[in-house]
Amino acid sequence: MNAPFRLPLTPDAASDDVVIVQNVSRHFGSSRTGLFGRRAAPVVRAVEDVSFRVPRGSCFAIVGESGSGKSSLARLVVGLLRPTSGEVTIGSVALSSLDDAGLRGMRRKVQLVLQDPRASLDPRMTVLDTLAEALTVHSLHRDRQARRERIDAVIGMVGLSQAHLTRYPHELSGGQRQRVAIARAIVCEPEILVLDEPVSALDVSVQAQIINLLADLQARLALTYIVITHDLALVAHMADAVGVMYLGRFVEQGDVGDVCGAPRHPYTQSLMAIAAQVSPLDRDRPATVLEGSIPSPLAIPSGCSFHTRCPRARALAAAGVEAVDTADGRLARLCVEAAPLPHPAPGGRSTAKCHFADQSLPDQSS
Ligand SMILES: Nc1ncnc2c1ncn2[C@@H]1O[C@H](COP(=O)(O)OP(=O)(O)OP(=O)(O)O)[C@@H](O)[C@H]1O
Repeated sequence: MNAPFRLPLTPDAASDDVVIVQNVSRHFGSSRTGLFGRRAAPVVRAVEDVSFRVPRGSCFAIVGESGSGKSSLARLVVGLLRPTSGEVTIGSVALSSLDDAGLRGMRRKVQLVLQDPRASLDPRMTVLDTLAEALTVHSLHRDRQARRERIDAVIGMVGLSQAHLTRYPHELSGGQRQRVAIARAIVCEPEILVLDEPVSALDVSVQAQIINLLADLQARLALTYIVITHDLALVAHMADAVGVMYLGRFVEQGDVGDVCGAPRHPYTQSLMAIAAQVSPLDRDRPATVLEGSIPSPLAIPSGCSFHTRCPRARALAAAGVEAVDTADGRLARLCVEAAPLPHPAPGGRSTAKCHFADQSLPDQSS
């Protein structure tokens, strides 16, 4: 019998980054030519040229609206999806170097927790069976007593009691089910948790409890987190760094204090304005600045993909800037030009892809 897979989770000597995502793209559908020379299917560019690094023990958040590609990126990080191009490295292991068995072994160290535990837990399995199955899949604690001891320890860590072990998912509250999903992830002693909308399916009153539990577990077990969310308030609360995703790309990324405190990209600024409006204390704020819905990834606008909804682009157009031919002819074209987003240096300032980030808008009063 083969020895269980061991992931050399030793980061390279130069850095303490345990997750490195380099220029990763993931396209769905096919650009192959089918019968009669027709394109077989349109290509969905779900993730496009995304790069980020997550230092050990920190929390990196990926934020964006529905359809921006967050879940696809989460699945790429845990190896459930293979990139169309680019590379994901966990510790010192490039996922492209692993076969399917290798990826399964790696997933012991990198666990995915999904948004809706009702969907992710098997309704026919008790909590005990669910946790025991996770250990069986990864060939851990084969001895019956050791297995039970591990399960008892973990169920306590997530704030449940032994009495919960004999229950089925439908006999638990939403918050308790999410605690079980978290227990199933940590029972295998992972080093990295990828949390895909970990609280968005829960009542507001329960959300804070789960967020506190996650913070407690992160400190206690020295875990590294990647949190996928559409909620900037959650980002500000949990994350050390953040990537803001729009139509498959990061439009801004950096330290969470920089990005949330002084967002530079108009999309991030719009998300922040919406987050502030959600607060009942801020009802008097001006109406939302983000209009319309996210375009289809089958028809991504050219240039800056956000320009069709961008309040800055609208303000510039209203001020007639589109018609202005500046000395170098650049101003009029900025919104429809794409430029690569540089990765922020460790501890560096936020980077944003908008050319107007630091530019004041033209004075419309004159
Ligand atoms: N297997 C697939 N085949 C084809 N298209 C897909 C597939 N998975 C995702 N997509 C498309 O990729 C785009 C990004 O989807 P994804 O689920 O990653 O976004 P998201 O930001 O997580 O959205 P949500 O919050 O609604 O889950 C969407 O347009 C989606 O329809």
